[in-house]
Amino acid sequence: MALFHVARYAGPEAAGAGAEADGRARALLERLQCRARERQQQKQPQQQEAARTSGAAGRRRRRPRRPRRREGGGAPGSPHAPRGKRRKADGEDESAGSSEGAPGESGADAEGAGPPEDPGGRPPGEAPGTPARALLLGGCGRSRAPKVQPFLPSWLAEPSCVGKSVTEDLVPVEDIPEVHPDMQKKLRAHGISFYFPVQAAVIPALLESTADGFLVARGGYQPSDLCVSAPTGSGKTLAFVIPVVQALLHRAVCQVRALVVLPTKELAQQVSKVFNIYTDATPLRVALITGQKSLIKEQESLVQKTADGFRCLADVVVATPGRLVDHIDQTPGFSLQHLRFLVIDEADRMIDSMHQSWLPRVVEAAFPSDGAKDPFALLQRRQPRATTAASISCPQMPLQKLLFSATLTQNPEKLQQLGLYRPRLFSTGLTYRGPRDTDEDGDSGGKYTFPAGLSHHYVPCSLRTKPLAILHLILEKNFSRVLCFTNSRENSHRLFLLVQAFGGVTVAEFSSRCGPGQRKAVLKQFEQGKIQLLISTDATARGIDVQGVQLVVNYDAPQYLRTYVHR
Ligand SMILES: Nc1ncnc2c1ncn2[C@@H]1O[C@H](COP(=O)(O)OP(=O)(O)OP(=O)(O)O)[C@@H](O)[C@H]1O
Repeated sequence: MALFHVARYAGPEAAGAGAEADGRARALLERLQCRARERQQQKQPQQQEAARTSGAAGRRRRRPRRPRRREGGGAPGSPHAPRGKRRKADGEDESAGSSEGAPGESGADAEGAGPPEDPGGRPPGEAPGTPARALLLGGCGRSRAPKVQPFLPSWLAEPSCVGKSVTEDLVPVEDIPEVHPDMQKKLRAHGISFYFPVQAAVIPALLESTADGFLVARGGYQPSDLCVSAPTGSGKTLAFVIPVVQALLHRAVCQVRALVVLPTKELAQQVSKVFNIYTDATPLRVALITGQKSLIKEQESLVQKTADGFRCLADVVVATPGRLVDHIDQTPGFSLQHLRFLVIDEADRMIDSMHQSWLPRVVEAAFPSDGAKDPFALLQRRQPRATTAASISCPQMPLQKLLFSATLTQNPEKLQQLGLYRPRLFSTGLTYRGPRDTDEDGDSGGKYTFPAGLSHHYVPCSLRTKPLAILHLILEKNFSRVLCFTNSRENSHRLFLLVQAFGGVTVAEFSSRCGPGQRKAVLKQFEQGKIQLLISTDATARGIDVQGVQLVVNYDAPQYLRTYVHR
């Protein structure tokens, strides 16, 4: 029988409880030592003979042999055991553990030749009750665990690939007949005659799921949720604005049918602007709820109190997560029970903010609990489940989730939090290539793509000359619109003061030091070309679309590859 000693929780109780086992172990030890001494005596004459005949090698052998095990009280394989010997010691223990019939065979030499031991046969420093030769169980080994290769679900591993270039493979607007002629006209009126590749792939896919109207999905089936991973500037916003507006164009009653959630006020404002352009001259209304206005003002844009209850005033709501939850909690009559599209833009960052529990709140508000259901309602609302004949017998109003990001995580655990239904991924990036360039999510390089035409340069310089390098780029190289990123608002402010003191450059800072109004004004001036150098924290790194930026400077290197891509 093998002796086991689990190296965990070895406390006084263990010693007390193992009194009986201790007795047996001691008897065994004594037997072992006895045999070891006999063997030692047998070997001694042979060793003396060998020592006489060999030279330097013999000298080494004559040195007192170091105890092979438990120096300084460390058990073999334990962190206290000598480093180079640990693996060997483990191996010895394993063999001892498995050779029940000959306990003394493998370890007797060492026992006999070791330093003086106490009368109980224990090596010095070893706790009473610890069996002498025991197989150690529990995380003592230092061997590196083999790296587990990620196994991605097929929808993540095999995305529909789309081009990332905004100059090649463009599709003429008229080539996608699913888009309503009025929408096409509007697109042209805004200078868009060609769809970018991402739009050409995503718009028809989304419109297909609303081909039978937005209230009931095709054939009564729940439509797939869509995920889009494409570089910044690839036209993701229009990829969801056009199909959502077109799907809702002929709605009869105003209800919140589309909800777009974004991580920052600036992004939300930008997206609501695009919705306003494409809902202009339609009955559809767009509300922006980001906390820039007072809660009451925002409530007035969402619902109106009438004699028999409340009237909804918005078809499309563009929101930041915190403020959205405020309205779910505090705005009477604000209902998401008719929600058809939930758009999660900058999805990876929104997933990071899941701890705010905004998504469960939205889902809860969108799917009334069983008690609140009206059994006579024409359309039912139920969270998607397995599709059966019974499940599609009653028409369901689906809630379709649409995720957009420049750096969509490939971490299935994170994506699972979104509760996606049969998701479909459109991606401009490569599929998983191997464990390189791991970032904070465990995401790997190779899947992020940069906008076509972007070139990267590296300027080696000391910390002291960094500000001069920036000034050189503007004053000597004549870059007129430069976006410069730092890693903290303090760094932004310091650089801002320095450049301002130097003079000759119109400079502004953009960080949480500035209020929302100031930030808005600064962005506007930068867009208009009134500011040459905008020094910013990562507040502008995501999705802020400023035309005509000539140069993006990573003044402080970003911590993660993902941040670099967004900048
Ligand atoms: N088909 C098109 N033709 C011409 N310009 C377009 C087209 N689609 C979008 N644009 C313009 O390209 C710019 C970038 O588009 P958009 O903001 O939608 O990119 P994005 O992929 O959402 O980027 P981000 O991830 O930074 O939000 C915008 O100014 C938009 O007006």
